[in-house]
Amino acid sequence: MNAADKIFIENCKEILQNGVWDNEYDVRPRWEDGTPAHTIKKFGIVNRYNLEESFPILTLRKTNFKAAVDELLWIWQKKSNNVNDLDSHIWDSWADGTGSIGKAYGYQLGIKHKYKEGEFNQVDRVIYDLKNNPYSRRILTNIYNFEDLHEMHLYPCAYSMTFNVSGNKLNAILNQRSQDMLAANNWNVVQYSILVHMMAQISGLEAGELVHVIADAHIYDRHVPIIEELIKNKSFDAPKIEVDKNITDFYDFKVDSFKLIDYKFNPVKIKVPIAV
Ligand SMILES: Nc1nc(=O)c2c([nH]1)NC[C@@H]1CN(c3ccc(C(=O)N[C@@H](CCC(=O)O)C(=O)O)cc3)CN21
Ligand SMILES: O=c1ccn([C@H]2C[C@H](O)[C@@H](COP(=O)(O)O)O2)c(=O)[nH]1
Repeated sequence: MNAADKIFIENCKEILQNGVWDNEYDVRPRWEDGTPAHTIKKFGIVNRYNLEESFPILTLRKTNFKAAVDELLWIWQKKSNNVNDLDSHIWDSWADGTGSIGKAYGYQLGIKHKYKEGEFNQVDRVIYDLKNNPYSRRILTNIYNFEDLHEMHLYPCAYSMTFNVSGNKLNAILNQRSQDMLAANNWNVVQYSILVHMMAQISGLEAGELVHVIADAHIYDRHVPIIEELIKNKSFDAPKIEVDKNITDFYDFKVDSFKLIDYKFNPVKIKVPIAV
């Protein structure tokens, strides 16, 4: 079985078998009909994806690769916080009348900070260090900015990336405080794997390992029956990822710069309700 499916199935089984329900608590998220969206969770999951071996996209069901990459570029490249700059509608429920999601995600990555070498936003500082100072142990981003939390329509979930170079390999840790396993686990893994491939290519490095640290890994009550069926599905071999090798500037990558070769998946049509 391919590595991504295996990890996903193991995580879900662990949550369903040994997890803890929050039914006794007055939780924040709601279903569309106003019912509280309760979860069963496991605290503290660490998954390792070897990007040299395979591209970690689920085959148990299709992950919308293009929409996931589009959202990643929206945050990391456009540094936008406006849903009008996004091709999909996944953020519409958190946007105000102007399309803004508040001072979250892309907005935080775009803020400039002072350094000895001048002013950089968080993304450009990572790029600068990978090129000029690759053995630094200080190459990281963090968008969990307490000062601005009250102006974010949703607090950042995947909030920090630590980049680290070993030999000619670029490894990374994605820190995530909260994970909706069905809607966004593989979505987030695919996005940050692509980010490692992007950063590696523009720095003359090879993509190594993505370590995904999840604090609260949960399955929403209405997702439990969907997950129970999903993890019984057949798994296919992982596809290959092809990145346009001509790109040397981080800001030149487009959604179409990445191609999945031989992406096979179960053609199940699942309607995933999203808790808001
Ligand atoms: N409860 C919740 N779960 C999330 O995953 C989530 C939030 N809220 N709030 C902010 C963002 C928005 N994200 C989302 C929202 C919707 C989908 C979604 O509709 N997924 C569909 C496929 C979408 C597509 O094909 O384009 C799915 O089947 O998983 C995914 C991620 C991730 N985040
Ligand atoms: O990239 C993302 C963004 C959001 N999520 C999920 C995780 C939670 O289910 C909700 C956020 O609710 P909180 O109460 O603020 O934790 O969104 C995700 O998995 N990945």
